[in-house]
Amino acid sequence: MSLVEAKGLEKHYGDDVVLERLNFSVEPGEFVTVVGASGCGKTTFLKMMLGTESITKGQLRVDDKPIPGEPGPDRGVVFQRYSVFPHLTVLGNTIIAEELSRSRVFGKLFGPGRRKAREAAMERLTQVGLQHALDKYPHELSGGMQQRLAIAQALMMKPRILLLDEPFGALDPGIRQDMHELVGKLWREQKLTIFMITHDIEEAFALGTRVWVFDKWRDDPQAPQAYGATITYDLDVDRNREDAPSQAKKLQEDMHA
Ligand SMILES: Nc1ncnc2c1ncn2[C@@H]1O[C@H](COP(=O)(O)OP(=O)(O)OP(=O)(O)O)[C@@H](O)[C@H]1O
Repeated sequence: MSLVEAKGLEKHYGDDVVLERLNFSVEPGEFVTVVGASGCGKTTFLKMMLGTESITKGQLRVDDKPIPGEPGPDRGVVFQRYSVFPHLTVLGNTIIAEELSRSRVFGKLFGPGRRKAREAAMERLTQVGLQHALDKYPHELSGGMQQRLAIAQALMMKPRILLLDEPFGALDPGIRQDMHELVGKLWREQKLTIFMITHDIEEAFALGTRVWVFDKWRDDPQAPQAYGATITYDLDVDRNREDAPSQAKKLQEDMHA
């Protein structure tokens, strides 16, 4: 059975059709990268996966059940700009991710619960390479370290699905390479299913086992809002890994044609 499935999925904002005719099945362990022009609906799609954006039409199912209309522990998310608490340390920020979701009433864990959360946080921070920065505050971290922290937070609840919205967009190329290695390692070790938006087609092919292009498949110049984007390319990179660079180049040319 597929892990995530969409049938005739659409998103409208009022009369503005942003996404239409989204049909796909994603199996556990796939790494889907999403590219497409600015404003074509990539983040909107990710938010529907997260449960913070409603579905206008069609179906979006996880494990053959409608996706819950709110974020849950099965889906972690990392955005381009890090979203951590500035007044908490690296360790505090990671523990609170667990506290907030496990202790909704008090927002705080006590005794053994807190000890367990601390151990889990240490494990996650070690996995993302932040074990030496536990007492630092976010403003003392580099951009790459901030994204490592955001990834550690997202992984605290052991999600099966990780949603990444241009997580490396603001980082220098050298740091991006380190982050690629980190995400690749976490994906393999934790057997995650990942959906990642990127503006960088080479990054999409380097990381993804499957590359999606979002684009409008029809357009009415008189009514530009009447039609939305859909998946116009669905490329399997896994079986053709050695072809990835040439596939990336070809797609880049097609998209700019
Ligand atoms: N809450 C909202 N209300 C109305 N329109 C919205 C809302 N959120 C997004 N939109 C519109 O939906 C369209 C798609 O936005 P979205 O952010 O999903 O695009 P994107 O492909 O992620 O863009 P980018 O690559 O620039 O981040 C845009 O036209 C945007 O203005």
